[in-house]
Amino acid sequence: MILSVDGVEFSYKSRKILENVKFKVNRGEVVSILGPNGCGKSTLLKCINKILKPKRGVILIDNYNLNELSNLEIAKKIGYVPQKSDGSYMTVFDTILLGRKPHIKWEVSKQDINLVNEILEIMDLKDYALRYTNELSGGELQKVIIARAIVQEPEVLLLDEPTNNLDLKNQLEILRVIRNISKSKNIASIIVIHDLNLALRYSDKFIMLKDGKIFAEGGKEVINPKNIEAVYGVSVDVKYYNGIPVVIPLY
Ligand SMILES: Nc1ncnc2c1ncn2[C@@H]1O[C@H](COP(=O)(O)OP(=O)(O)OP(=O)(O)O)[C@@H](O)[C@H]1O
Repeated sequence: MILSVDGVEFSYKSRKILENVKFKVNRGEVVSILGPNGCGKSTLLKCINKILKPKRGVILIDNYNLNELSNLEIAKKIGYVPQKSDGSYMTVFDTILLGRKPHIKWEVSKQDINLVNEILEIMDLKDYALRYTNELSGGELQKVIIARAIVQEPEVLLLDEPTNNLDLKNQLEILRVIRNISKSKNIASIIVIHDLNLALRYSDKFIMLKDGKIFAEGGKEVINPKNIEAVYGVSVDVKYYNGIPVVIPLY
């Protein structure tokens, strides 16, 4: 087990957002966090990344209490792709290289450069290496930010709606890259995602949040019409196509 979230409660001022959230994630697992707008998914990722501090509960990363880790130690263990990012007057190459910062002691090593070149190749970003990130489209920038989190070589990768801004091909490719990297490097990936069909295709486990509480948790079986109706208020059918479950809204 690489991540344990136990009894987490979080409030913005007096408004309770997360209540008794509890789950565990193993190395190499891809977990989707699902639930309607405003139910607390991004807040939960921010608590796991120590951007926000829960009022109650314990979060363990690799058996270390998050509260006892320094920012540098957290940066070595956790990669985070926020919901929105801005470009800057920095090239794609340098932006991705920044992901190596927690690991760089004195100067950039050959291995750091190799890792950046490798991810540029994997994510089909080679032609963009010398472009400035403030001159990229939303989808291109999103890919760069994901690449930066991957070269960080974290043990836990937190992704907040990583397929936002991406076209169909890039949605599939990015999730495939995230899944492959999770498996080959034994990284736990936790993805907040709205598209249930993409989640079903690329995740091992699912956590459904409703009103800041875990409503259901488990394998593909939790993405069923009864749970979807209860969480999203939408009637759906779930059919199998080539062995893959597909959620079909009924109106
Ligand atoms: N900084 C903040 N101050 C006060 N309330 C906030 C703040 N950030 C978020 N909230 C509120 O907390 C609740 C949960 O927000 P959160 O962003 O975690 O939801 P979410 O499930 O990620 O939503 P979405 O799917 O729309 O991205 C929402 O009602 C939101 O309005």
